[in-house]
Amino acid sequence: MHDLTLTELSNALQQRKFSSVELTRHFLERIKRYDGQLNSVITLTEELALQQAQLADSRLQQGTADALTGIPILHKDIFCTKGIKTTCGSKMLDNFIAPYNATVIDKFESAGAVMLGKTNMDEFAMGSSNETSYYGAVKNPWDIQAVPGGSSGGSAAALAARLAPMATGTDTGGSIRQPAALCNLVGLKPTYGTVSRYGIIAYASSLDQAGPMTHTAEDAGLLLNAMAGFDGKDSTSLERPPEDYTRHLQDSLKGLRIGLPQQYFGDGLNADVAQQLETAIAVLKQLGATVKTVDLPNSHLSVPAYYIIAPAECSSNLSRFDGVRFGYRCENAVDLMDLYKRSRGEGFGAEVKRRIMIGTYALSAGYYDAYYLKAQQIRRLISNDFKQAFQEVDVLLSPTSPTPAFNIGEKVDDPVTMYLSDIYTIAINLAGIPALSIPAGFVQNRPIGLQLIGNYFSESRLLNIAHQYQQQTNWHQQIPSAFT
Ligand SMILES: NC(=O)C[C@H](N)C(=O)O
Repeated sequence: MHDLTLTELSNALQQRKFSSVELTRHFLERIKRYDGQLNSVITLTEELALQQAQLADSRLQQGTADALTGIPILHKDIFCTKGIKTTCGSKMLDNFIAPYNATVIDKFESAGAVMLGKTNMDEFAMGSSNETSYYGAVKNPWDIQAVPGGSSGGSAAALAARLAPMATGTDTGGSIRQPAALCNLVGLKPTYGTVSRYGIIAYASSLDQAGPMTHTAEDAGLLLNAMAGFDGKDSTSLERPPEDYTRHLQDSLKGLRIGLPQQYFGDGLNADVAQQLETAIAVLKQLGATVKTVDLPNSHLSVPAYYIIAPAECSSNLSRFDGVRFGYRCENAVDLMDLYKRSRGEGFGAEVKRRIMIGTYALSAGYYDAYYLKAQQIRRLISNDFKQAFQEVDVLLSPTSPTPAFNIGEKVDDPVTMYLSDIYTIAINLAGIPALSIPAGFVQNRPIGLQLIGNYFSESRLLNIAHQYQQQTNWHQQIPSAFT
């Protein structure tokens, strides 16, 4: 059951080949059997899952089932889940039971999906390796010496090991796409504002966006159908008519104009990754696409601009964790200042503290113009680069990450090197445009990803290209040998 696509699972459920309860038990058992090695799940919601599966089975019997009804899902532990621990990978929220559901959680519930549990992640989504979690590092099922990527590393590892057939992630600077690339998955970051941020613990609000993590582009389209849509409870949610993101999957790629940003293929890109991408580009050419080099002249500024804007926004967002209202509170505080200082000092991990300090500094009087304002101006230049490129080509193609998964511990003492893991993903968040990563082969037995970047609202076109590519390749069907 665990090697089927969502459409295959849905058909099997409709045809009563197995029930949702049986399917749910199968994945719960896999989690129990394998997650000791991976550490991908923080909270298992077994009882709730079986209740939801029973409900789904009655919907299937009554003929009121949707595409995802009865199919199990794992959610990144950044989504608030009513009555269920929601930690965001932090000691600060280790005791936090969310009093309400994120809109995304509600949407999956009404679609009839079955929640298996909540996945491990970098603390407050800050990281590219899932090593900053209070709950310990997540291991990559392709090689347990390797990181799964981050910050949605738990969702990625669980999905790659077939502990669930679908999962959610969030992406502020690459957190869906980079772990998808490192774990051989499809990961899609939609256009900013497509998926409601209501009930998603905020990191950098002008960049955060939730999206699907799956094995195939078709599956990602089905998930996005369930996740997307206007929500009055999120002021940045876009009011647009609903669309079926799978509607263009079968379209031909004849005449598709692909741009290769020259800055994304230069120094710093692992030579074997570059070579593997050449093979992928050849496949797309065979399907009728034409390829040309394009220029994104401000690319080198994206990491520095991001590491001002994201910490600035996080320093503001994370000021709500004060030991007073919810979350971790230090013991025996002598006065209010002591309560604030020690609750925050003891509740946050090192990477979160680093970013709060950078952000607070960048926003402080006298430095605002030099850092934050400047970074916002650069953000506009980066966005203009994409605008210009999309006048020449339909989509851009690049590596998702400069290297395959690195080893656990390899970069923890060097934050700047760690930040460079997202060098090809960050500019997309700064511009607010959509991008996805798809499996594109292996380098030294570790998976690599290919990133497709589109203009605003081009998700269905990106999924079309990814789907056509997946008809010609079988990278996405590989299962790591220890988890077959
Ligand atoms: N949250 C993300 O999208 C990951 C990025 N590496 C960050 O640490 O900010």
